[in-house]
Amino acid sequence: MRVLGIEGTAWCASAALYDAETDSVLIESDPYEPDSGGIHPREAAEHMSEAIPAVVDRVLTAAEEEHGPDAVDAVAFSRGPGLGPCLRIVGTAARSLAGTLGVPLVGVNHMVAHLEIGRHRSGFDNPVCLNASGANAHLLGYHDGRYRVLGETMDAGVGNAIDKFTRHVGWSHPGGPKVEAAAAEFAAAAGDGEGGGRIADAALLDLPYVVKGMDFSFSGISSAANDAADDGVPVGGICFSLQEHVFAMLTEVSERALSLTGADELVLGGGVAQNDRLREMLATMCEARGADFHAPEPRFLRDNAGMIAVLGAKMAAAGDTVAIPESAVDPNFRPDQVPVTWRDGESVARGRAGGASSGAARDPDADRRGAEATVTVAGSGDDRRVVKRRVEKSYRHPELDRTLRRDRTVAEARLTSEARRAGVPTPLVYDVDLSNATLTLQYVGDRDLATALDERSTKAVGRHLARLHGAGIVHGDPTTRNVRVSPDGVGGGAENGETDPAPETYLIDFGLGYHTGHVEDHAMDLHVFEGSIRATATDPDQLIAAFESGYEAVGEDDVLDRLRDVADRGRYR
Ligand SMILES: C[C@@H](O)[C@H](NC(=O)OP(=O)(O)OC[C@H]1O[C@@H](n2cnc3c(N)ncnc32)[C@H](O)[C@@H]1O)C(=O)O
Ligand SMILES: Nc1ncnc2c1ncn2[C@@H]1O[C@H](COP(=O)(O)OP(=O)(O)OP(=O)(O)O)[C@@H](O)[C@H]1O
Ligand SMILES: [Fe+2]
Repeated sequence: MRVLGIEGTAWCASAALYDAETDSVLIESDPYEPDSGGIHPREAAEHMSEAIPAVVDRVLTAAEEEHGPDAVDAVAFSRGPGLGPCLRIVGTAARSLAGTLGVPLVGVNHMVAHLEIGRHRSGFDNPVCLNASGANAHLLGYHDGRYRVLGETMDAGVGNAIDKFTRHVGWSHPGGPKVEAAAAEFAAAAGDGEGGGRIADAALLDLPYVVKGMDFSFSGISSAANDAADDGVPVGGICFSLQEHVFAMLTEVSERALSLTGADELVLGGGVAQNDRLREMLATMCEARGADFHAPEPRFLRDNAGMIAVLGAKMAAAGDTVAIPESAVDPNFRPDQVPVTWRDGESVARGRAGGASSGAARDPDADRRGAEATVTVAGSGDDRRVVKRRVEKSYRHPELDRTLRRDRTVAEARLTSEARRAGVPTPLVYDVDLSNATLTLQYVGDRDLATALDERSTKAVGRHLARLHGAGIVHGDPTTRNVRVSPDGVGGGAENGETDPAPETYLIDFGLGYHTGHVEDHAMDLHVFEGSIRATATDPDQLIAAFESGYEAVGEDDVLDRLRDVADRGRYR
């Protein structure tokens, strides 16, 4: 099968021919380069209307020269997300070409294409995917017929966050490659100057580092970088620190996603993935965990029609084509809206895909390794305790590493105890060793909630979070792995008139917690918990309903109202 793909969601007018038999991809692209500022939607659309017919013509001519008049078996196009005016031009071109050639039309989700090209090129079975592109940043994992959003930016896409800074200092679009060059030059000048400096020797500015579970935010760091430039801090140093922080955030959430899903493969996609430092950090992180990492070659990372044609061919082979009247574009097309038709019948991750099944048969006292820490169990009976050490992460700058490990150890010790005083079941804190970023905690529960999801436990978590929020604390990372349960217990849950013995349910791992009375922060906690259920449970709705009813019984209604806003906020623009 040969598929002609068309891409034009924002800046890159591109056409490609994918030949499934030889696995070869011909790509012809024509980028839009704004004279000043960022991408102007109207100018971008004007560019598309001129450039799309030209690139399509080049690819079609080459295809027909080689394969004759029946060279193309299907036409695939980017249906969204992207800029509406650009998408409409691409849609019209694709429909008319499919009509002229008399071949089926395939509507491709651009973000899923960024992911699938990595899976295709790596040959990985069931990877977690980090999409690091201009307008987006998210982690996707396949579960049960859909790509689930495991984590995502709460505001700007990663490329846009970087470009915002370069616009501020007057550099032309796109800013990402210029920041990369300036950061590399800054690092090379550090140290003893012989043979170039090392990352560790280059001075790091203190910039906001915001991760919440597997979600993250860039708005604070963009503004802080702009302020630093206004204050006269040399731009090279800002570029270096901007990269070190932003990419460490992406690497950390990727590691958390690997840990939560039990996957051992990571693929990277999107324009920002062309950055060597980002790829280096992800490769280092994966190597340390024994996971495989793959980033496709640059022509498949930045926006391109090759990835559209490759996914288009898989969809067409699965019969997943679209009738012309139903082929409208969708500027807010989310990756989790796409029914994944082309992976039917594949072996799904041999029991690894769902956190719900991973580790069920694990020796409860074996050493564990979370995303951040190693946990060793010591003692026996009521005296059982865990020693939790936040280990060095060699992918990040040593100064950032030290700060994060220390601050989180302090926060965890403090908030675990404060939560307990507020009536939330948590482990007792026996010892804090800041110089080794190590805590000694009471051993609680029999297993992680992730391995034993049930409604009574999620309801108890709802009550616990409501009580925690009532005390002005957010957990920051309330996933099903950070809840411990004793399924046969009789305490903890029998509250509010309920007489049923309910599982004992404890919250652990408060390292990302902090004090706040803001409804938004409280709602974010609920969003993170629900996300971790959706990422791993086959049938999440009942579990989530029970969780919300638990929260409602104890907490404030406005937090649940805000949760709807948080969940509905379309971030794919
Ligand atoms: C919806 C779609 O239109 C959008 N496309 C998009 O954002 O183009 P993409 O090619 O994936 O990414 C462009 C971004 O990638 C950044 N970029 C390119 N090279 C870079 C580098 N070496 N280092 C850092 N960023 C880089 C650019 O600064 C720009 O922000 C998307 O995928 O979000
Ligand atoms: N107090 C405790 N009692 C019993 N088990 C615990 C306790 N603390 C941690 N564990 C076990 O160790 C695992 C990892 O601990 P924790 O979540 O605190 O570390 P982490 O590295 O921050 O993990 P992640 O970032 O993946 O959430 C937990 O999922 C749990 O199984
Ligand atoms: Fe893209």
